[in-house]
Amino acid sequence: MAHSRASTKVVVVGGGGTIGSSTALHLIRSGYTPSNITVLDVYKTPSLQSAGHDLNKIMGIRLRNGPDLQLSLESLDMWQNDELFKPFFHQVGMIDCSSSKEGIENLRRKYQTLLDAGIGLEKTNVWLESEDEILAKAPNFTREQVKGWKGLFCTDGGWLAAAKAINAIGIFLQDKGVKFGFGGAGTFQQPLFAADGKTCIGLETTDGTKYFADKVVLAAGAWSPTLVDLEDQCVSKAWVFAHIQLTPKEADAYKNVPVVYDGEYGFFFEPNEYGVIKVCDEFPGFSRFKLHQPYGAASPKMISVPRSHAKHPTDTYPDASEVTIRKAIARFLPEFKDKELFNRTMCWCTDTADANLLICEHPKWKNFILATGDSGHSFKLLPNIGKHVVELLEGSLSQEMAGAWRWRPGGDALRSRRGAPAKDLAEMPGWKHDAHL
Ligand SMILES: Cc1cc2nc3c(=O)[nH]c(=O)nc-3n(C[C@H](O)[C@H](O)[C@H](O)COP(=O)(O)OP(=O)(O)OC[C@H]3O[C@@H](n4cnc5c(N)ncnc54)[C@H](O)[C@@H]3O)c2cc1C
Repeated sequence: MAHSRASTKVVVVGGGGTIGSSTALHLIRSGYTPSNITVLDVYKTPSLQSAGHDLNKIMGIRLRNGPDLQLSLESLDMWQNDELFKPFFHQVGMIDCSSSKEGIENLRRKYQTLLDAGIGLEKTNVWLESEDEILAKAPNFTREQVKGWKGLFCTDGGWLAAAKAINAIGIFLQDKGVKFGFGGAGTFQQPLFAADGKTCIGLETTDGTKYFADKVVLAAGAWSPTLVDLEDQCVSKAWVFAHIQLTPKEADAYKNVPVVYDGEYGFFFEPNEYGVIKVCDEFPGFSRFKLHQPYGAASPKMISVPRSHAKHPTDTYPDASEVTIRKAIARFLPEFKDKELFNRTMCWCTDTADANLLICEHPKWKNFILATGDSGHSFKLLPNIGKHVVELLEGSLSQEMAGAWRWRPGGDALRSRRGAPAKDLAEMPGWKHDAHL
C-alpha cells in the first residue's frame, strides 16, 4: 500500500447498511484512523432502506462453496463470541424442512454435504426423519401440521436482531469519531477522477458535496447497479414480508421456538419482545425494470431499480404476495391465520448470476471498490464481511475469495440460482404506488 493504514482515507458509500457498516467497523478494527473514514448513506445508520433494516434475519451455515462456508463459520463465531454482536444472536435453532419429494431430496443432499465437509457439522445438524423428531424440536406444531415433513435441525442456527445489530455498529463508529454524511450529503452521485481519468480520487454526492479519498467503497446493496454500470452482473429484486401481532399470552407460547424454513412456503421467527411475528414467503423475487443510466453507461439501459419503502411508505405489495404470505401463515401458524397483517414491506437485494458476492476493484477505475452482489443471503455476514473488504483494499484477500467475487459480466442474474426468473412488479396486480413519486 502506498499509504499506511493510519493515513489512508476511505469513503464507504452505503455505510448505513449491512456490508458498508461492516466495512467501516473493520477499517477501525484494523487500525485505520477514524477521522480518515467517512460513512455516507441516504439515511442515518441503520439506514431505513437497508435490506438489513429489519426485525430479524436467519442465521445458518451456507455450504455452497469454500468462501460461503468460510464466511458462515467466521460469522457464526463472531455472532456467538464478539461482544459487539453477541447480544443480537438468538440461537434458538433452525428447522429447514420440506414435505415435497424434491424438497426432501434437496435437504438430504444438503445434509450429506454437511457430513462430507468433515469439520464436525454433524454435531450441530440433526436429520429429522419422523414426525416425532420434528415435534420434539418444535412442540408448537400439531402432528397434523408436520405430516410428511422431513429435514434438518441446526442447533447453530437461529435469528439475528438485524436493525439493532447495524445500529450497534453505527454507535461504535460514532463513538470512535468516524465522519458521517446523510441525506443529500450522503447520497452518491458520481465518482471523481484524477487527470488520468482512471484513478478514483473521491466522489460527489447529490447535494454537490465532494469527498476526496484514497479508496472509495461502494456498498450500496440493491442500488449499486443503478449508481454505476455493473454491466448486468447484478439484478436488484424485492422480497416481501408482513407481521402479525400476538397477545402476551400467545407470544409466551411461541417464545424460543426455532426459526422454521420451508422452501415451498417461506419462514417465520419467534415473536419479538412486543409479541410481533414476522412471516416471509419464498419466491424468486420481483424486479422493477425501467430505462436508467448508471454512471459509466454510454446510454440509458433497462435496469431493475429499487423503490424504497422508506421513501414511499404508502406503497403496497402485490396481491399475489398477500396470498402467499397468508398461505405461509396458514401452514406454520394456523391458529393466527385470521390475524391482521401489518407493516407489509418490500425489501431489496441484488442478485449475481452465481449468487457469489461482487467484491472487487472496478476493472477500469483504480481505487474504486465494489462491495455488493449480496444475492439475498448476506445479512448473516454483518460481523465479518467487512474484514474481507479491508483485505481487498490492502491486496491481501485470499485467492479463493478474490476468484469467487471477481468482476464477471455474463450469466443470468435475473434468474440467478433461483427456481425461476423474477417477475416484474409492473406485471403484478395490486402493487399500488404513486408513479409520480
Ligand atoms: C425479505 C428478506 C429476507 C432476508 N432474509 C435474510 C436472512 O434470513 N439471512 C440473511 O443472511 N440475509 C437475508 N436477507 C438478505 C440480506 O438482508 C442482504 O443480503 C443484505 O442485507 C444486503 O446487504 P448490503 O449491504 O449489500 O445492502 P443494504 O444493507 O441494503 O445496504 C445498502 C445501503 O446503501 C445505501 N444506499 C443506496 N443508495 C445510496 C446512495 N446513492 N448513496 C449512498 N448510500 C446509498 C442504502 O441506504 C443502504 O443503507 C434477506 C433479504 C430480504 C429482502
